[in-house]
Amino acid sequence: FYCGDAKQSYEFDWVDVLGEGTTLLVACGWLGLIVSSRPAGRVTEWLYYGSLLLVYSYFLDLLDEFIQYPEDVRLMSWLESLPAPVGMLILTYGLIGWHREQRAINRQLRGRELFLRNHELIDPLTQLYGSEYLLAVLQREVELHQSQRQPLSLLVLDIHNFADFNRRNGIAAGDHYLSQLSELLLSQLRHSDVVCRYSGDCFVAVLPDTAAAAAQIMAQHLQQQVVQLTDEENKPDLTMAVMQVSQDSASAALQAALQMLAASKQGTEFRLQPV
Ligand SMILES: Nc1nc2c(ncn2[C@@H]2O[C@H](COP(=O)(O)OP(=O)(O)OP(=O)(O)O)[C@@H](O)[C@H]2O)c(=O)[nH]1
Repeated sequence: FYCGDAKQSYEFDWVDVLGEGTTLLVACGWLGLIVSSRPAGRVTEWLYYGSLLLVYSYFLDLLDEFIQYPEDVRLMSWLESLPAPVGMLILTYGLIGWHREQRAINRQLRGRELFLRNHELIDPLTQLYGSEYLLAVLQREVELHQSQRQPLSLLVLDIHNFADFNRRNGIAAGDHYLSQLSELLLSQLRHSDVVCRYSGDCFVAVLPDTAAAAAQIMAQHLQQQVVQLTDEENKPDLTMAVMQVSQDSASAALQAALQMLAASKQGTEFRLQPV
């Protein structure tokens, strides 16, 4: 602004303004995505400073569409052209770091996945994984959630007086209800969620990238679906509890969620109305 003079509007090249303005906006978008999605660390810093230099360079590029600089001010053309290649180099270095980071995470996930697949952990009635798998998956998610700073929630669901339901309607009806409920959970939750049958009439869903408020909405949605599940006169009541994980181990998180469920049953904590 100090070195140059404002151009007259007839001197504006609107095609250049559009092209350079779009480039600037996209570079700002990259910067925003990096800041909002990456955990703090060296790789993030390389990505951040690389993009920042690009934003700076594209901003100056756009500015000279509106301001005329004197031909003899070399500094302006350096300031305009140098940061872009330097930013690209820094960004590339950051991307290589990101690539290495992702490969290390993938290797770790593949190893765990193999371990999990090698164990026969599926419950034959509901076709859901059981408590052993739940703990292994939850531990993996807790570690990921800590390293990537993404929210992680648990949804716990328990059938009230299921023993009574079995007594009134028979074990076969109880089995049928359990498998219907499992199907409903599988169909209503997202692909990234993992639903497990924790014990006889207690189910736990691990909800990655989900904060407590979103998990609560999912629970309420499930609650509405569950109502239509059985034609039996005496439908079983369900209690659900949701919790955003802040613990650093799977067993501590699960224990806290089960305590919350117990409190929900007694009506002393957050409770979704039983169906
Ligand atoms: N039909 C059927 N019933 C099961 C199965 N697994 C567990 N149950 C029954 O689920 C009931 C669980 O009993 P509890 O843990 O006391 O639970 P509850 O009767 O729902 O009592 P609260 O949870 O305290 O309300 C028992 O009666 C078990 O027989 C199953 O695979 N099929």
